[in-house]
Amino acid sequence: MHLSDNPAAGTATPVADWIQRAPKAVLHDHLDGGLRPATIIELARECGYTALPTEDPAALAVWFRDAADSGSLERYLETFAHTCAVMQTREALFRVAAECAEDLAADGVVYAEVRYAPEQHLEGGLTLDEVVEAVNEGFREGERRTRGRITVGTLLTGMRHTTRSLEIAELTVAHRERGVAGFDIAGGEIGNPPANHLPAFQHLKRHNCHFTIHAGEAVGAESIHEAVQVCGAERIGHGVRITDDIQVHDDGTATLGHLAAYVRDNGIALEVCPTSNLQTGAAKDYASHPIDLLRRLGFRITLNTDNRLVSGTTMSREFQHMADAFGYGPEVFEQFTVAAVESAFLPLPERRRLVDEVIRPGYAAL
Ligand SMILES: O=c1[nH]cnc2c1ncn2[C@@H]1O[C@H](CO)[C@@H](O)[C@H]1O
Ligand SMILES: [Zn+2]
Repeated sequence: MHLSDNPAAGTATPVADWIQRAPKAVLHDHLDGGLRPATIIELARECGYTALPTEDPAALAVWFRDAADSGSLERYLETFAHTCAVMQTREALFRVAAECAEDLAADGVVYAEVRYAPEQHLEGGLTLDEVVEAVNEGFREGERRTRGRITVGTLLTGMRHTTRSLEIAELTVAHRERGVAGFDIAGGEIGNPPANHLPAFQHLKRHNCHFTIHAGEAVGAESIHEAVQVCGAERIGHGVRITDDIQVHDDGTATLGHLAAYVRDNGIALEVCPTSNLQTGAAKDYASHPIDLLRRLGFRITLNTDNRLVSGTTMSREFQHMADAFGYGPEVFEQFTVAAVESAFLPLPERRRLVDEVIRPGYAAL
């Protein structure tokens, strides 16, 4: 399926005014999957990167979405070679982070956790610490430019096919008071189970640090089981294949297996990213996306972008796709947004303040 052939997808999506205005929180957004196309082109010129498929910003945006629209997570991830290639200096990382905060704020996002893999930004000679500092300074600049309309924390991602996750977990602990909210594991799921990174998770637990794990995207329930029960993930990136452990009956009722029941009953948040799931083959189309079944069964659902450039999306567009597919109105999006803030890797008083002073009044005013 090509999303770009579908007028309801990608950059052409018309977004309702109330959706645009609604306050939003995003927990799953990759820094290196959300660059402005024009910025990639400018940065490529500055650093002498000549492998971009086009130098026209609009065409580049379409290229990313189409190239990622393959039905395979591995092919989806190949497109990140172009974005990471131009994110190798302090200035580039600062700029991309500042623009990320501006773009999210312009979309009505009031709280964001943005993730990236520091180990993928060392080719220009930066150290891991310098990468984290440059990104954090960029986000502080973006918050200033948007006059505090958005608060951004970062998640440091370990790549599941490499062996640096313990180092990245240590980096997370070292920078936790300075802009880093937690840790994540990402990359190709098949053949790279989360338990390969147990030393990283043990380090984080020893230091009472938050983490989430991408699981149940390309691999089924066993990956989610390992992420939750063996590794101790507090949230799950995607997690949509939890449906493997749910039996839906003809009369619409459902029976949950022990894993699905555990995830639901413990309020483990699923960071659901519908458009990305369509591209990687984790779901067939919006109308049959498991988000609605999971919501009705009482799972803690959050709605996310995954990669705004690569998936040709924004938070508003994800809201719109769900409104179109399932008829969701403001009350459902308020529920998703409150769930996201309540699952944020933030101190409880800050979560409460965001819910009571920003999210609830924002929805009440729609
Ligand atoms: O949905 C996803 N599943 C797994 N890995 C992902 C996804 N989106 C992005 N990345 C990977 O995470 C890295 C750090 O941001 C990206 O470079 C990409 O390889
Ligand atoms: Zn992701």
